[in-house]
Amino acid sequence: MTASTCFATEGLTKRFPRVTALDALTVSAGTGVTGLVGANGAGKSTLIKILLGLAAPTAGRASVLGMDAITQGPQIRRAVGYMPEHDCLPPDMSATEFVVHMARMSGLPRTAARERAADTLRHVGLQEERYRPIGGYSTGMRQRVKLAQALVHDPKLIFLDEPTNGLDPQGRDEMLALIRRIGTEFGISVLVTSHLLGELERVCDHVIVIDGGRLLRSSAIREFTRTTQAVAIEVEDGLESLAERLGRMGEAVAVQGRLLTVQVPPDADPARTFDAVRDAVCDLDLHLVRLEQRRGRIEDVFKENTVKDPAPKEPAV
Ligand SMILES: Nc1ncnc2c1ncn2[C@@H]1O[C@H](COP(=O)(O)OP(=O)(O)OP(=O)(O)O)[C@@H](O)[C@H]1O
Repeated sequence: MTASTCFATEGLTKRFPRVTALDALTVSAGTGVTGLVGANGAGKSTLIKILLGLAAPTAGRASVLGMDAITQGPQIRRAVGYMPEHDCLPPDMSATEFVVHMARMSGLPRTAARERAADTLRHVGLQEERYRPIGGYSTGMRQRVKLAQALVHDPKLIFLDEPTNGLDPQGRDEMLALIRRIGTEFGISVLVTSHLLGELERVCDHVIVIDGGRLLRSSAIREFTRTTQAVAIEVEDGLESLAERLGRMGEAVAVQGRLLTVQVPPDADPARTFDAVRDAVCDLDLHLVRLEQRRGRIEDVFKENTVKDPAPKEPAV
């Protein structure tokens, strides 16, 4: 582990009676904004709870900012902010009262707590409504209050569990922009989870993908897009014969409706793939409608994995 490591796990396992939520997970993340991506039930919230010292692992180790998650939970929670996934706000309190209370709970004196709460609520974009009871807030406003209470004690690192949940597209964009600002302008490292894969590539420096409690991939965002480059092709007729020809030439092809995609191998020059496609289209005398380079998206990691999975078994009758 280096000085810039925000958290690290080694063989981290969490078994519940009926399910293994984390399965020998070994992963680490540095400073900046890290995305933790996985479908519902992948183990994201369980990982966060273990990192905060709120749940004990069945096996393995975890550390946060150099502190041991099993024995130093209280110290970790002092240095780390946590925005939980589910609604946990008192409906009868105003945002100001609640965030001041959370600041006081973290040890700030009364005046400092008031000032910090006012600053934090302004940063997350809550204006006059902060004096009204939370019970009347929209989902977007409630998410902002949850974010403010995670930030109010001036943490070095924050864990945001599904912060865009329940938001409309505009609310989601605003929340993502806010997360990016927290990571850049405020200099606070962020671990943010989402099951909506596409949205994280806009704000993260690094992405960790887990599935069924296991690590699928962990890499810098530029690595994700670089290694999943593809060339998309549309022809008037003859898509199948083009796919077959390119396949025989050793290209990794996939047909999606009227579109044919050819994966550019990692570290290869896309120009070589373009040439191969051009030659095949000429040889087959096809009419080319579209030929374009596509940068891969995080979703592709899941698609790749799905392809490798065996077909589901027929249920027993
Ligand atoms: N306290 C618990 N008791 C039993 N099973 C649990 C408990 N907490 C989580 N699980 C199970 O562990 C698995 C991982 O859950 P977890 O909440 O970590 O997933 P997640 O990736 O955060 O998904 P979601 O966003 O849907 O919560 C799921 O199958 C879940 O049902």
